[in-house]
Amino acid sequence: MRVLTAAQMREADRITIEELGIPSLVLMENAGRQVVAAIEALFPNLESRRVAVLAGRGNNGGDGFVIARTLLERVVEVPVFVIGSLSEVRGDARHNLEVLGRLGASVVEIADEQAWELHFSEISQCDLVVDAIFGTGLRQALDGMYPTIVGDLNGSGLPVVAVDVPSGLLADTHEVQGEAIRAAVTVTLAAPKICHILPPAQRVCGELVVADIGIPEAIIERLDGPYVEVITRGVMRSVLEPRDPEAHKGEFGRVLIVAGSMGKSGAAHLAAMAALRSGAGLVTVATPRSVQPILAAMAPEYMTIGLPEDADGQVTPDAIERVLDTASDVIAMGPGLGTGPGVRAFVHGVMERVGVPIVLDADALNAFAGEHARLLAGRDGHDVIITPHPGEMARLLGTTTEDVQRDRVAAARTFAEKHQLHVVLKGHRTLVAAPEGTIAINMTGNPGMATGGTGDVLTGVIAGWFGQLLDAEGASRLGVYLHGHAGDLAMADLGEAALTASDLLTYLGDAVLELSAERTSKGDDHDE
Ligand SMILES: NC(=O)C1=CN([C@@H]2O[C@H](COP(=O)(O)OP(=O)(O)OC[C@H]3O[C@@H](n4cnc5c(N)ncnc54)[C@H](O)[C@@H]3O)[C@@H](O)[C@H]2O)[C@@H](O)CC1
Ligand SMILES: [K+]
Repeated sequence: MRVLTAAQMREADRITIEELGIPSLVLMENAGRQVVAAIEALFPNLESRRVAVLAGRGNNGGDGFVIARTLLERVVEVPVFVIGSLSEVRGDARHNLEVLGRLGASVVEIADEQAWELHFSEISQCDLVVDAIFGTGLRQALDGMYPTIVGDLNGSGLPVVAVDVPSGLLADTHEVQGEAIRAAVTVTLAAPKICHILPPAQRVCGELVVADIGIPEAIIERLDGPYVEVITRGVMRSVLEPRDPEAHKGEFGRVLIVAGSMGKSGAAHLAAMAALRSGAGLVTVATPRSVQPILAAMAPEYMTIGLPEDADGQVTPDAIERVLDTASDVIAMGPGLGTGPGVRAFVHGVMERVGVPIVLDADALNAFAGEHARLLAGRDGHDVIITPHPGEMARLLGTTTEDVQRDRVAAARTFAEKHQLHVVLKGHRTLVAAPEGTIAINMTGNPGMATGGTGDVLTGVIAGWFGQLLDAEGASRLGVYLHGHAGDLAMADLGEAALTASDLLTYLGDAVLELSAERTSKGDDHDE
């Protein structure tokens, strides 16, 4: 499901209106009626309720006037307030304001703070408030009387249904600058925007409903510019289905895991088992010689290779040849490798000559921190996927974790485009950035997964699918989706605190079965 910017939304509106010929009034009518449909679904026995509609002076307000008219048809008391001066209402909004007038509806103008204070008590007697003050047209943080209005509404305890965007949020950013409506429900039009998907803004949107107002999906899919999309179950099902049964699954399933060091054998084990549980045909773990017998004892399913090591039990550059000579379709390198100087030289050496697609994680990424980052580049035919957590991303970018977290989309997209590789930026709502700048946002997973080893599992899951699909973007998105989904299934049984990385291995199968199952009941809201 595409996530649009305000500009892309306006462009989709424009194409629909000017090229396709659906009048903007029809879009506004659809918008208003879809919001009412959502209200009726979420707030029963509407007929006995009083619903206050607060309308701004732009088209968001226009939606509000349509909503008021539609609610009036359901014999609901609907006091309408224009927030701003009536004279400034223009165009489609003006048209719908005049229609309301002809129906005899009372519209009260609230042009300043005094008027607000005067009418707020009447509004607070209502059961529900429709926020149609600002939508995607908001250009900067609220000022003037608006912060007071938003603050009073947020403090009133009244449920608010936000039209398109909770007023005060800027559609294109996940940040909350100044006061913003805390909505019980946000009914956004045609497609979600960044503010609905990424925290902290996402947290004030309440339940998100994406309303179809008549803008064809094809128009949205065709908008230019690197796009952002939500990883949905529907899209993941298509990735999972064998496009051509003979062409993959098993033929390319040889995964080489280069991981582990003295005291960190578990990371290698978790990555290897995750690859096996993701359908990899053959998994080999290449690990320092003194760690090899320990790993060999941990599981019969994968093979092991002992690598030249230093006194600390970490790989050295002498191990490069051994890794490059081992047949594999995909390599996953990094979990538990350690951070000694020999490790960095080893990682650089492998990267310079590797001939197969590679997933880099953890210590393999730390080897490229700062000035070494320029060595990290994808080459045609040898896709590179990196799976940094915010701290590792910061080291690769030569910046701070706070900077990365302040604008995760920019951090992931910048590095992916500059180094022509795939970035899986982990964290709440993990992002998957492709070299051409597209961003996919994952909605599965939970805080219980912030526990040791879950990153090693993700590396193995991505490598396991990568070896079968040989499509870096598909494997990254599917891996992140299934990893989080397994975590959600595990949490449902075990709770957040008890959840361990090994539990993810146990639930990966269920996650795949659930994904490939035909859904009978309505799925989660990111279903399609
Ligand atoms: N264009 C279309 O065909 C459709 C638009 N729709 C609605 O139109 C909305 C966008 O409408 P508009 O672009 O008119 O803008 P809004 O209605 O979101 O904002 C109203 C006006 O507030 C002013 N404004 C911006 N920032 C401000 C600030 N910080 N303080 C005070 N005033 C500020 C701007 O002049 C803006 O025009 C969407 O969110 C959606 O609700 C829907 O009806 C669907 C169809
Ligand atoms: K709004």
